[in-house]
Amino acid sequence: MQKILNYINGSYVAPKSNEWIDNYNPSNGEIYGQIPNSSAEDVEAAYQAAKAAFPSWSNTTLDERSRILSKIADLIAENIADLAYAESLDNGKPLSLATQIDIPRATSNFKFFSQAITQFSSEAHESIGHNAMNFTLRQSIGVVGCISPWNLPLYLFTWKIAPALATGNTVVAKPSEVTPMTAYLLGEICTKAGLPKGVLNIVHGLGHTTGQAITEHPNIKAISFTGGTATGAHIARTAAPMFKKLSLELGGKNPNIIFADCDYDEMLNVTVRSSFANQGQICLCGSRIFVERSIYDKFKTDFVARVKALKVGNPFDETTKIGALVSKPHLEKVKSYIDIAKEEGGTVLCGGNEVVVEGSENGYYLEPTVIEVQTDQCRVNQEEIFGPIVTMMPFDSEEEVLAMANGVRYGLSATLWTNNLNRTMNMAKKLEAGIVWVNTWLMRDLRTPFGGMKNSGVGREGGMEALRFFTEPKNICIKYK
Ligand SMILES: NC(=O)C1=CN([C@@H]2O[C@H](COP(=O)(O)OP(=O)(O)OC[C@H]3O[C@@H](n4cnc5c(N)ncnc54)[C@H](O)[C@@H]3O)[C@@H](O)[C@H]2O)C=CC1
Ligand SMILES: O=C(O)/C=C/C=C(\O)C(=O)O
Repeated sequence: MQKILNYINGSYVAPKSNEWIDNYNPSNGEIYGQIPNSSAEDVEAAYQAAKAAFPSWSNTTLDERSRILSKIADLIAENIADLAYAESLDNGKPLSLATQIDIPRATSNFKFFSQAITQFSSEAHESIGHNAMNFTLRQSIGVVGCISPWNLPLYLFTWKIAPALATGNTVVAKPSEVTPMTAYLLGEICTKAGLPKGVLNIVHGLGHTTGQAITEHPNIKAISFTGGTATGAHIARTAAPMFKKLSLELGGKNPNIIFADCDYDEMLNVTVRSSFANQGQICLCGSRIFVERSIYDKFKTDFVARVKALKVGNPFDETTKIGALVSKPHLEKVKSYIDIAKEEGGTVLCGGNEVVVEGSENGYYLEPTVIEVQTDQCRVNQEEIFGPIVTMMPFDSEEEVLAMANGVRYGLSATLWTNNLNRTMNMAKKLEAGIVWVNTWLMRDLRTPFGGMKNSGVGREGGMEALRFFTEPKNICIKYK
């Protein structure tokens, strides 16, 4: 059984307590490895390594930082087969998805920020008439913490680490304890790429112990977190009185609004994907589908037929479209919403059952499920399920659908399907979401601000927003004669 190790000061090390946590393979429910159950002592060791590495790394030239980050990107790309296999084994996602989306995006994250840092600049303000000149420095913060979730493991881990390193910070990072494997492999890649020891430290362990030790560490000055809204609120309660910088990317309950004048076939293809990609375990999935009444019945028939055709199966089978959910507790949580929906008067149009996959009988498989709801106020329409379940209901007017779309406590993303330009502009401006996709979904340009409103988070990542988050602005005002 493979034991993975913490990556501290450029070396792989066991946790000081020598305590371990079992790691499960979601595709068959078996324990296939163990990970460190790290304590505050391990986090302190990681912090000390990061602190020692900071003076040199923050003074390393942009060209050199850029070169090393670019090399990490290249090595991720060279190791795509191993990394995709590890991601799929750890998470249950189809190998095809890990190969086509997750690992290439990890490469892009490093490549993007290796280039972005060479384009980053700060402002100058001349105080005309006062003989004074202001210029703003954007200085590295110091040691920063990056905490990431299990749904897009390497994709989101690197989305935080790459800008943190590019801006000259040193990092104490914790991947999800549910999917630690690709973060573990990244350590070796960083060493090979020539990242100096201590610049990136990866500590494995549970959220309420290892994660908590990072967020409450008095000298880790900024925390970038992606995960559930309840955890985000807890982290904010810990970090706010310590006046830490916080970037919180949290949950979503995103509307997918379909008007009759859309390009129907394109909409149908993308809606299947936006509903069930990664087993519905992406915070951006369009989990609430609202369809204009004139095409509701046709959409219902076509969509349900398409969803029924999605093959649920072992992640390593290349015909699989829906793999395993990430863990047994998560499967139980997601399934509980099917009962809640029925109790609330919803109709299960397809799916709703666990799937027993031949040869992988104890895996965590669930049929993709479509639930027709009577009201947007029911729990399945209001709470983040984060699994292969979508709701659908008809609407009659722009005003009505806008009220329903905005009528949740989340505000991450929204998708709009229409060819009416005026409607597009008017609705996009009124939708309470950090990201609005029109006639597409999850089209990502890494320069754009990424994040949510309301309970979906605080702050924005991506592009220059991330570089600004990971730096401290300092204004210098010079008076001259
Ligand atoms: N990106 C997203 O929007 C995600 C949303 N979720 C939602 O959250 C629900 C709960 O899933 P979990 O696995 O429990 O996610 P989580 O939000 O608890 O875990 C995300 C990361 O935070 C860490 N963490 C947990 N407690 C912490 C603490 N007190 N201090 C510091 N770090 C901590 C975890 O170890 C993990 O690395 C899911 O059912 C889903 O609805 C989960 C993962 C990603
Ligand atoms: O940056 C992206 O493209 C996607 C981000 C997705 C999440 O943050 C998530 O699902 O948690």
